[in-house]
Amino acid sequence: MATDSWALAVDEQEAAAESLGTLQIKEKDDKPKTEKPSVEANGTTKPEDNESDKPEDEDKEDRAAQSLLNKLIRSNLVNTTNQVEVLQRDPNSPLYSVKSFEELRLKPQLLQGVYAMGFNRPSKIQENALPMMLAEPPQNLIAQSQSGTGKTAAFVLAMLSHVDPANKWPQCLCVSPTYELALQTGKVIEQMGQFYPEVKLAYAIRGNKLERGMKIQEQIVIGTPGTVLDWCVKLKFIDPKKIKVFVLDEADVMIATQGHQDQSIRIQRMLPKDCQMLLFSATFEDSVWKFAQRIVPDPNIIKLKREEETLDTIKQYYVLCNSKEEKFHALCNIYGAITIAQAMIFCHTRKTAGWLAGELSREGHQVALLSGEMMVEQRAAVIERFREGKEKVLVTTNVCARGIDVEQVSVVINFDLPVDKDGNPDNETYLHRIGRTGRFGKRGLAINMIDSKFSMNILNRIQEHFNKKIEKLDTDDLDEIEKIAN
Ligand SMILES: Nc1ncnc2c1ncn2[C@@H]1O[C@H](COP(=O)(O)OP(=O)(O)OP(=O)(O)O)[C@@H](O)[C@H]1O
Repeated sequence: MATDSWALAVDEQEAAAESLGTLQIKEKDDKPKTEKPSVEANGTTKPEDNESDKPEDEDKEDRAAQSLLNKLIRSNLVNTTNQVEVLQRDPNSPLYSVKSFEELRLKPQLLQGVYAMGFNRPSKIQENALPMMLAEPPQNLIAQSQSGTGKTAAFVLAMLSHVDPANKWPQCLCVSPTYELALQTGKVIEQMGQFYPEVKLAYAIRGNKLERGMKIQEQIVIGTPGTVLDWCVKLKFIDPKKIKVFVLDEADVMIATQGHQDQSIRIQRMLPKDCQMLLFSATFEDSVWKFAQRIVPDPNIIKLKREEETLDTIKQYYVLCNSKEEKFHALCNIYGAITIAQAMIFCHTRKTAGWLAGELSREGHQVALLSGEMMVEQRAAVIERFREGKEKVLVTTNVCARGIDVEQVSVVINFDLPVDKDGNPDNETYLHRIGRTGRFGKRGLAINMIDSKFSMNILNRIQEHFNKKIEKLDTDDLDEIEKIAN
């Protein structure tokens, strides 16, 4: 086996690397700082600069981009079989939960909006969150559940229910971490409020310039913390004392930026004491919890655990090679021996991913390439095409390891094993790439390519961590490969 120390080199590059994901989100608004590589219709990209051999783990850190990607590719509600945990501020008050939207006694225009969106009944988190948010007197809420479980729809419905359209001033304020995420939430407000045209929405986002001295008449304002703060303090477009509902969305993404955290707290401090405070987050680390408590006094708390992924139904193998060319050769042998409907192949760097996608195309495969230099919208389009089966192989770096459930993918190949920036096995990413939730409990096949002592060591540590044996596979023996497909 080769004993090259690519991992070390990769670590050094990573230490020096700027967060590519963050750069992308900014590029759209702040004018591109670099030329974009050309992306063809099928998402195949030719890497054109030496950025491409940097590891792409840092993209994983870009939670705003990941969150936006999730929203763009989501086709419907994520169902979970887990139970909602509810912690009431006043344990003596009865705990209401609803099984239908009718029970909520919504304004007819809003019920019409809900049904027009195709919602038949409340999602799990909505069953508990909606009665709390719509209660009189208003109750504060901290809610945590994974992306796609219906949080946005819930607080949008609460905001629309609480405004008085006769009053021509902002009454609900919603802050989102980025421009794009604010726009996405705005779209939901517009859709759900489509039969309630008296209620108007304003966007407090960069580039939305209003004349000094004017007052906003729209009842709902959605924006990013910096601009919302400016509109309240410097420009006085909004009178914060008249706000009845304050929503802080994507708290976990928000706190990734220190400035946002401070701005959010400053906004919150200006609101009246009886303003309803609502905070939503997909995850709930300690830091999110601390922040949430500063934003939401006397909260009710609702938590919904995410569905656990497991390796139980997955057959795992490893293949020994000496170089990336040998890994590619092994891959061709696997493709020659078994029928693979759709596969995802993970590489550590863009450069390897670009190279591999090119080689596979030359072999006649229909390949899509997904990597960090693409705009989030481009990534979403590539994933959509792959889901529709237009391409059979998706070569990717870590950027899409999370958030995409492509049920028909039966084979996952780790062309490079996932390692964190310290060169340790990234077990969590391994599980996300390969694991399946109970719902998609179909059998799957995972093949790990090993090309150095370093990667063999990583593999051993992954085996130990999950306490699951990863079998050796000889890809020069076609009979042996055929057996793994059965
Ligand atoms: N009660 C419902 N019935 C059917 N579909 C729903 C319901 N509530 C929400 N949805 C849909 O499910 C998807 C996810 O909902 P939503 O965006 O509100 O989730 P979320 O938890 O806020 O996720 P994220 O934070 O990523 O936006 C959306 O497409 C939304 O339109």
